[in-house]
Amino acid sequence: MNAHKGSRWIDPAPLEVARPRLPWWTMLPGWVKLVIFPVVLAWVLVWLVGKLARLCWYYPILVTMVAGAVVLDWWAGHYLVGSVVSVLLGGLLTWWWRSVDTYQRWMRWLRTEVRRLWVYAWDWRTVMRLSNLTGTAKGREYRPKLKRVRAEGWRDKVRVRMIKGQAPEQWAERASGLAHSFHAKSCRVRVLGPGKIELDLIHSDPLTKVLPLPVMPTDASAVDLKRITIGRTETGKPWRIRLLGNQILVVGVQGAGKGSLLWSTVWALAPMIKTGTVRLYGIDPKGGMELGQCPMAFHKVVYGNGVEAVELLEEIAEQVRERASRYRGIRRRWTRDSGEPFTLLIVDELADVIAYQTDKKLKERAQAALQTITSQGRAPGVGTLCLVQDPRKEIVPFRNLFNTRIAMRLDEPAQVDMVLGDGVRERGAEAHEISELTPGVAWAKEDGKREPLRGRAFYATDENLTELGHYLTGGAVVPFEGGVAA
Ligand SMILES: Nc1ncnc2c1ncn2[C@@H]1O[C@H](COP(=O)(O)OP(=O)(O)OP(=O)(O)O)[C@@H](O)[C@H]1O
Repeated sequence: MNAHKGSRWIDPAPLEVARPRLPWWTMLPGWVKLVIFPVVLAWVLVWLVGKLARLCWYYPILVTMVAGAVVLDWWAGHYLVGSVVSVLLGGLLTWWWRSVDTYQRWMRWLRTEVRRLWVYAWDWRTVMRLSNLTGTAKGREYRPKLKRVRAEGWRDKVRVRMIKGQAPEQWAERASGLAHSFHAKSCRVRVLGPGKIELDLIHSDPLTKVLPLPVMPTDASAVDLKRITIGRTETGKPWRIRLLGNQILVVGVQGAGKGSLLWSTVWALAPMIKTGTVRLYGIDPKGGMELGQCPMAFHKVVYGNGVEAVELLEEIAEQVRERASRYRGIRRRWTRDSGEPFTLLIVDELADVIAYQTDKKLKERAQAALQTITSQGRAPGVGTLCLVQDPRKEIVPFRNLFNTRIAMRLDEPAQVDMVLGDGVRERGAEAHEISELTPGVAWAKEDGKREPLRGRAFYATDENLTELGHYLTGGAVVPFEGGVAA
């Protein structure tokens, strides 16, 4: 501006330096700082104690080991600590090498802590950000909190507190990405309560081994129709289904193992069948290929989908109506002391009876009868176990009348949704991913229960069915009225 004429110099541009921005509290007068200092110090101490308590809560074994090593180091020097650690590691390695099972059982807690630290806590922030599971509000980042982890060998159960405004469905959508990020084969999302979910990060399938049938029960009074054991769940517990007041639909492609589920049920009921407390009715449109293996278990069985099959369905539907009218005002539902047997209808290939039947009239009669049984059979003590390969609406138009639906191996995800209902597959019930090498494995969903269950039915061999036949005919309490070929 005031450059002299002819001068070689020009005015420099005004120096633009960003003014350093100091934290607001530095501007406070000295006496205020002095007053709040102890408060801040106390707060920092409480925070540190909180962090330490959290550390001890999630890693009690690791914290004890590190503390022990530090004390030992201070007391006896580095060499002794080094030797103790080496001996411990060597011992653990040998134990693992000699007996993986006992090692895994006993070292579960240590494994849990190590996995929580190295696999989950280590990468948690990055994975949450990259999976878009964090949120920002008023410039602050909100992140889901990693809570308790439990390593069970085949899966890690990881509890999470979601951020506000988040839904479990958002996690279910990202399940595959989470599985890859945490080096797992698959990931399922389970809701524990408001804002709390649990991720199941699966590493291997615990249901690969064939499960032989247990020793046949012989005490009829010990059989509980509300809890019939038909196999094992993936957590190692008995897989139980409810027959009393329930209608069950089992869907699976050819070779999915529907037969093993059927015979596991009959096996568990054997003592009640023998004493006549349970009466089985069967329809096997495949000419007796399935139910014909042990016909003596059935009070009545029809091999075909013709008029005899329809008449049998109508007979049971009539039984439902007759019992219902008799119970009216006397009893609310069937119990053991009601003086008549619990009726279980088993239909091996349901589609043949209610869909592929070429005679339109027969088809309609079969559908009507089955609808009566499934919709009204609950209270009068009439249950159904229907098996089918194709779950489409055209085949089973009244799927919703079955309270328990079991999806064995299926071809497509859409079929899983048809069987188990919307949203169940997203929660992990991927029946279309069941391996061909594990027949008998299934996902089951009961009405009223949010979480589906994965289990494997016992495998019934020919010898088992022969034994079942001998047992049932041995006392000859239940007369077999024969297979009626349609
Ligand atoms: N629970 C099981 N454990 C081990 N193997 C099984 C089990 N269930 C079935 N299998 C094997 O899988 C094969 C097919 O089983 P199964 O005949 O029961 O299937 P399915 O679903 O009834 O087929 P389809 O619809 O053709 O009758 C059997 O021959 C058997 O060897």
